[in-house]
Amino acid sequence: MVVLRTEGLKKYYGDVKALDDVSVEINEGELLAVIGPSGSGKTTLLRSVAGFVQLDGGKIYIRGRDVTDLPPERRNVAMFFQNYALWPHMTVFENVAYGLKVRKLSKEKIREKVEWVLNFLDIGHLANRKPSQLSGGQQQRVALARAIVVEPDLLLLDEPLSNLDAKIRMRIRFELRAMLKKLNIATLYVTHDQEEALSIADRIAVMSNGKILQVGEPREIYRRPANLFVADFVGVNCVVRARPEAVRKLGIAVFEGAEELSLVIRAEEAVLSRYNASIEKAPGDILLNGLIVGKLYLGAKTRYEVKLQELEDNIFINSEEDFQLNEPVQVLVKEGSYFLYA
Ligand SMILES: Nc1ncnc2c1ncn2[C@@H]1O[C@H](COP(=O)(O)OP(=O)(O)OP(=O)(O)O)[C@@H](O)[C@H]1O
Repeated sequence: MVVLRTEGLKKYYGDVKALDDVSVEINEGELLAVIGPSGSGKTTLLRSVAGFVQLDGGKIYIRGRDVTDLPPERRNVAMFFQNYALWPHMTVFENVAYGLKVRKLSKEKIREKVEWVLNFLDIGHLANRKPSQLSGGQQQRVALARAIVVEPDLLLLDEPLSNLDAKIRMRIRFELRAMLKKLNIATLYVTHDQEEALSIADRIAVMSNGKILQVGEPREIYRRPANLFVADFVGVNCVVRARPEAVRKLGIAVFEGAEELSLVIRAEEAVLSRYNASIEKAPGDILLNGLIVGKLYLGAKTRYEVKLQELEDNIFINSEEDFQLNEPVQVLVKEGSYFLYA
């Protein structure tokens, strides 16, 4: 069952096309992450679905119902913001109950629903605390409880983990995914963090300049990027300009007619070794020769800048091994870890 379908959404701010013909679908229980650089239109898409944006074109359907012209409160979607905006003077219970009170449910019904959702999210014991007495992760759960207690058709999350520190962010990523899966709720998840999207989403939509450039499962987005932008945006990469003759010499087939090509190398997967090391190169792999021209100590690894013999730009690769400046090296890039675009 398709929960959300947008058809050709358009939103212009003067010359800026914040949404340029955006069509996406989210199925029952599915988590779709929208990623893209700052200003690509992610928040505008989310706010449009919520009903806060006056569109210049397109349609929005929720469970088959055309909601394009309906106000936010009649769409049955719940939104969960960057800063959870819990009411500081209310207890956890009151924060979560608020949306049900507005809907004029009976006292008993409200108690029943709030207790269920708090227990479901393992925060029943915090019901009488104020937000200031909670950790960041607990506050996040309360905000999530508040969003889902009204049983929305669709959950909209805008950078929900952005104000947590890196360590707990990683742990909460897993928890959040587990909770959303348990709830089996269709979710639109906006983040600028591609690694977060890869780890949390069922499918990812990559946006740039108001357009969706590719939609696919995380593995597909990472392994079969549809174009140069997606290849470069996802993962840790080096983009190297190269003339077709140079690329042919590496053993890669090149389409006719191209003058200059861009080779995207997944730097996180490339392997650096000494120039005389014997390397097993499978068909489809590329082996580059280079010289270490820069070195940055990062603790467990060192980041090396390598000037390549075969290609025009330098590349940056991390390695656990110790190489010296001006040392000749080889770089092995496995098939599937590089992409070529005209
Ligand atoms: N109210 C507005 N008035 C004018 N321009 C706007 C408005 N809201 C958004 N824009 C523009 O629309 C484009 C898309 O903005 P949007 O906030 O959707 O991007 P984003 O991908 O969510 O970015 P970020 O990751 O920085 O939040 C940007 O160029 C932005 O400057």
